[in-house]
Amino acid sequence: MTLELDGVMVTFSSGLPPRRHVVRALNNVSLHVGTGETLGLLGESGSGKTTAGRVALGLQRPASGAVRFEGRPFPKRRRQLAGRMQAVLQHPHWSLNPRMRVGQSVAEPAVILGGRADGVPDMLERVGLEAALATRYPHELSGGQQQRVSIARALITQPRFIVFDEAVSALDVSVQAQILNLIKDLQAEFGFSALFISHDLGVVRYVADRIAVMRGGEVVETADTETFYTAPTHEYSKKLLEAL
Ligand SMILES: Nc1ncnc2c1ncn2[C@@H]1O[C@H](COP(=O)(O)OP(=O)(O)OP(=O)(O)O)[C@@H](O)[C@H]1O
Repeated sequence: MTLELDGVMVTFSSGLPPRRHVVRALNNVSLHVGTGETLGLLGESGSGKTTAGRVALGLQRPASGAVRFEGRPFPKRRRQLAGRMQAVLQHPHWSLNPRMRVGQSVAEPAVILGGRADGVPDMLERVGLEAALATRYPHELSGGQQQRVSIARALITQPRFIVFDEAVSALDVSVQAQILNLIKDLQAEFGFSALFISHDLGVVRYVADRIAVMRGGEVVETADTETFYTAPTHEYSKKLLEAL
């Protein structure tokens, strides 16, 4: 088992006095991601998907509940996990420094960990880019190419777990399909486990082995992908699928 959330609660206080109120972003959320598996996390905007992803990465501490990575609670210093977990976000410019050449951006996570940059040309080719692009800047690349660079940057430390948070949502449909295929190929090659967050039912169906559906901070249904799309049990899941 790569990652487990067990009865996780997260609350935020929001707004200014006197309208200050507590938002329960996650309410008793339990999820698991098996080794080499992709769990698709579905739900509408505000349902708590990103918060669940941040908890899974150790970036958000739950108010209560347990989180285990490879069977153990997070170490006190999250740095000890550095490189073993990575994230690919919706907009490549959230992770790529516009003033850094592509090669440097890909190398950076490995270099920070005391590693070397010599794997960069190979990694660029594995994500379907010419190694010569290493000397370019992000703005010289298309959106799809930029997202390939973000994926190379995530993979350079050979993580065991990757959170993809709306990683193809900003791309054209034809480019989406290419990036989804790339993610599947890379997963077969590198064997990482993945949490694939998306509001898009079609996209999740394509990459996920299992599905979890969130609504209002709770997981309302988990099922194998095939079962979910052919015979969902929860009323809310049925409504989502009808809308599709
Ligand atoms: N840092 C924060 N401070 C206050 N409220 C927050 C914070 N982060 C999230 N929330 C609230 O928690 C709830 C869940 O948000 P979250 O971003 O996890 O949902 P989501 O499903 O990822 O939605 P989206 O797809 O729009 O990002 C929302 O009501 C949101 O407003």
